[in-house]
Amino acid sequence: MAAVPVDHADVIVVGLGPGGEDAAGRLAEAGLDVVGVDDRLVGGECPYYGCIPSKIMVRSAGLLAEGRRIPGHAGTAMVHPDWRPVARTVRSATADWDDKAAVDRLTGRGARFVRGTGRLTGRDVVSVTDADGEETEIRARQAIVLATGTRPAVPPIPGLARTPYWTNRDAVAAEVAPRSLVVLGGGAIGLELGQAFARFGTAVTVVEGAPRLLAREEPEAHELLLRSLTEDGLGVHTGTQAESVEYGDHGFTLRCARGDRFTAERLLVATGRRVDLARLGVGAIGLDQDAPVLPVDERLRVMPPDNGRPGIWALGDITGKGAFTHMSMYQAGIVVRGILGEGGPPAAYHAVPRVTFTDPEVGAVGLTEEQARERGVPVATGYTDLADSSRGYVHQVGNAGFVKVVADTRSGVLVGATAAGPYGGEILGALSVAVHARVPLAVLREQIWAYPTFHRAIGEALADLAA
Ligand SMILES: Cc1cc2nc3c(=O)[nH]c(=O)nc-3n(C[C@H](O)[C@H](O)[C@H](O)COP(=O)(O)OP(=O)(O)OC[C@H]3O[C@@H](n4cnc5c(N)ncnc54)[C@H](O)[C@@H]3O)c2cc1C
Ligand SMILES: NC(=O)c1ccc[n+]([C@@H]2O[C@H](COP(=O)([O-])OP(=O)(O)OC[C@H]3O[C@@H](n4cnc5c(N)ncnc54)[C@H](O)[C@@H]3O)[C@@H](O)[C@H]2O)c1
Repeated sequence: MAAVPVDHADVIVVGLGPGGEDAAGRLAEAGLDVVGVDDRLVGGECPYYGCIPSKIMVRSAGLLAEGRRIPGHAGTAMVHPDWRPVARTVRSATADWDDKAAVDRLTGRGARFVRGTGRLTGRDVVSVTDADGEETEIRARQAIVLATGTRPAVPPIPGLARTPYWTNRDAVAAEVAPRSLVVLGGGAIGLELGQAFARFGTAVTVVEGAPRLLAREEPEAHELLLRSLTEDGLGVHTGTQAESVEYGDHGFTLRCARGDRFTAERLLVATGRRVDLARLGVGAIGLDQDAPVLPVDERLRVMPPDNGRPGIWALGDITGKGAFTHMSMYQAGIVVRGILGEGGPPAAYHAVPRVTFTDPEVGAVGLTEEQARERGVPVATGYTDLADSSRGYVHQVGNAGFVKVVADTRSGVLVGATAAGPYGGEILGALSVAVHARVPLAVLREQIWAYPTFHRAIGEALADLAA
């Protein structure tokens, strides 16, 4: 048997999603010999199957929705949806799911790239298997960074595995909008993609097992989205458990508890994500390969450097601190500083922002009211409807939304906030600063909020807090 070729590097980065690619590039620019390993596309889920294609779809769908809002406000408009330009833009943005430009970007920063599946086989060794089954062993002198992200989690619903169901990876590559679509899961993926397809004429039904849409966000966000999505023509069923799936000549049939039955041409499974630690071989370093996330310390270390043995770091979705591109990039910065021995502050997660790009957008930061109460925070909340603001009044159609702030009355700062509505994700910026920098409520209340903006509603929510 031929010996397995052995390579060496200062740093091995396994998984080149947004954070892994950034970490590899920055470490290479700092002069280290870095090998980046990815079995699919350099750039990861976000540019090819996630953020970028989905937001292209959301933007196009938003144009249609605005066009449909013209009657009664600005004249007449005939809106004829056409999916072809959407598919074209997605294909162009992903370069037809080709990562040549990304590989060039990475190697241009000085890193080496190996395409293949990386698996830890020891404390300082990554074994890489390429598409032909050829194996190479890479030994790390200084560090290993694990950044292998997540893949769609598919629930064990009887019949489902045998069907040609879609995940986000199929949905963003759609060449035509299906006639009908059942979306399993009312989280960010299901709602963004479901609403986008509905605006292109697809009959969309959302089936969510939990009692609320966006179950981890404020209940007011669920109420708002339920109204808005229903107005858009989506059927929304919360608290509904799927019991079986069938597929045949007439498409998919989803049978649920209580006798509900939904049929559609396509079925999108958007029920969360899972890590694959067994495939990454974490058992070889004594870790639980069935764990839901890879445990890290506040400097993103899985194992610190020890007695000349390299340290192992992790970043991104795999760490379970928030499955967002901005989280992966934030953590990459801490990992790079750690490997370069530059110190700096440890990771802090008290002000994690997230935006669901539905219409209305739901932007949130920090804790919800319920999460704050569960942690024993003495809570006060302030709330205001955007429709009641001057900007809401002039905006008229499509003005639904709210700002909700969650304050810690003991320390006198905001610990969480939600900005939902038109540009909810942009309004969130000011609230993110307030929660991140723990700006005293007394200072926030002195702030002048420009008139008539949507973000001026933050002042109203703060006033309600005091009431
Ligand atoms: C439809 C959708 C929309 C989204 N929209 C947004 C959004 O608007 N904003 C936002 O912030 N986030 C969004 N996200 C989430 C975002 O895409 C992820 O949080 C982000 O991509 C995670 O980055 P990561 O660095 O953890 O790794 P990933 O992007 O998951 O990349 C991991 C890489 O590792 C590779 N890999 C895995 N295992 C191995 C292995 N053993 N060996 C070698 N390579 C391996 C994979 O092929 C992949 O290229 C969205 C996700 C989806 C699915
Ligand atoms: N705009 C953004 O930032 C954005 C957009 C899309 C995705 N993401 C990231 O990707 C992650 C994954 O998105 P997602 O929407 O798949 O996951 P999610 O966890 O946000 O939502 C999944 C939903 O599916 C439901 N569910 C699970 N099993 C079910 C079942 N058997 N039947 C019915 N419902 C079921 C859950 O209750 C949950 O509400 C998100 O949590 C987020 O971190 C971010």
